[in-house]
Amino acid sequence: MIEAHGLARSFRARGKEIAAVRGVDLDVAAGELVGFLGPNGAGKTTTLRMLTTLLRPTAGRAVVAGRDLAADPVGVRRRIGYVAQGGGTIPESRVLEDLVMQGRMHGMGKADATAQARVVGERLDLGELLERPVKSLSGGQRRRLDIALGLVHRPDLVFLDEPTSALDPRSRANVWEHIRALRADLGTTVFLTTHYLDEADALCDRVLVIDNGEIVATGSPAELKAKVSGDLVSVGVPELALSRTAEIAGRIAGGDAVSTSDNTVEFRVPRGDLALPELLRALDAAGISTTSLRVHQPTLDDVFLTLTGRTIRDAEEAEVAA
Ligand SMILES: Nc1ncnc2c1ncn2[C@@H]1O[C@H](COP(=O)(O)OP(=O)(O)OP(=O)(O)O)[C@@H](O)[C@H]1O
Repeated sequence: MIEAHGLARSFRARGKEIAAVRGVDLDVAAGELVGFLGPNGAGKTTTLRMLTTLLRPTAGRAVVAGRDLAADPVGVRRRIGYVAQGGGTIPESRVLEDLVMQGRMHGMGKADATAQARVVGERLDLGELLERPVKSLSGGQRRRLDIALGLVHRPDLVFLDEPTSALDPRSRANVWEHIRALRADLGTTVFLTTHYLDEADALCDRVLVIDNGEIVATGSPAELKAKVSGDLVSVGVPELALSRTAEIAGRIAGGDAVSTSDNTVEFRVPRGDLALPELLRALDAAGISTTSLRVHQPTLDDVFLTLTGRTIRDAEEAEVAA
């Protein structure tokens, strides 16, 4: 459904060349739900805008929904849905009106556009809201309308740019349900961007991790997490005992990557459940009492950390500071 090779885009801003996307290869099969995960500024939106014909690549080529991006951009546009960040609805119009207009813009006849607007409205739980002005919708309802707008013309492939950004947890879970149903019921291929680790984890069959304009890892969430070996143990101790605890952690069988911060020592072990008794015995023998103890299995953030040396949050803070 998507096949891209060496897709790249740079911008000139304030006399400087910014390489936003540096040679991305993509291969998305029909019916897949794929997430493009990376911190703010990683190049997700720029890639999406290239794949949806809104931005010309500086280099590379792609076939999207069976059409060549460069040779037949109109063909691509006809076959895809694109739900941009922030959405494209007109606040003054009504929900149904907006959906019908979207269908008409894709060349659908009035009767077909109206019927299809009702179908996608129902599908996205907007059935009761079809006559409501768009501006009266809640954040979650608005995002569902955005997604519905991307579906009116029955695309086989839909691009969602940060579909749940700025939503509360309940609305996010609800939008996830709808995205899952899209794929399960209609077989729609979904390619979404996110900087939420839990979203990529919970929703996507496959995740492409992007950093600094390059794909640094690809796989199912489970495959990616399996690349980070071992569990992470965090043990809270009084400040005076930090260095002694770090020393003990380094002596635990298989203990590795010991770090200390804010009254906490963290380290990796092959199996957290097996390491804990040994750790507690050693701390007890040294007369150190723990204030907290936690074992966690690798998350996608650990994957990002292993691959890039920083967490997604750190990467985003660095982007804001730049
Ligand atoms: N029109 C533009 N002119 C100059 N620089 C741009 C332009 N669009 C994007 N960039 C830069 O390219 C890089 C990638 O931006 P992009 O929006 O693709 O990232 P992103 O991963 O989608 O981030 P976000 O999650 O914040 O949307 C950033 O450094 C951004 O500042």
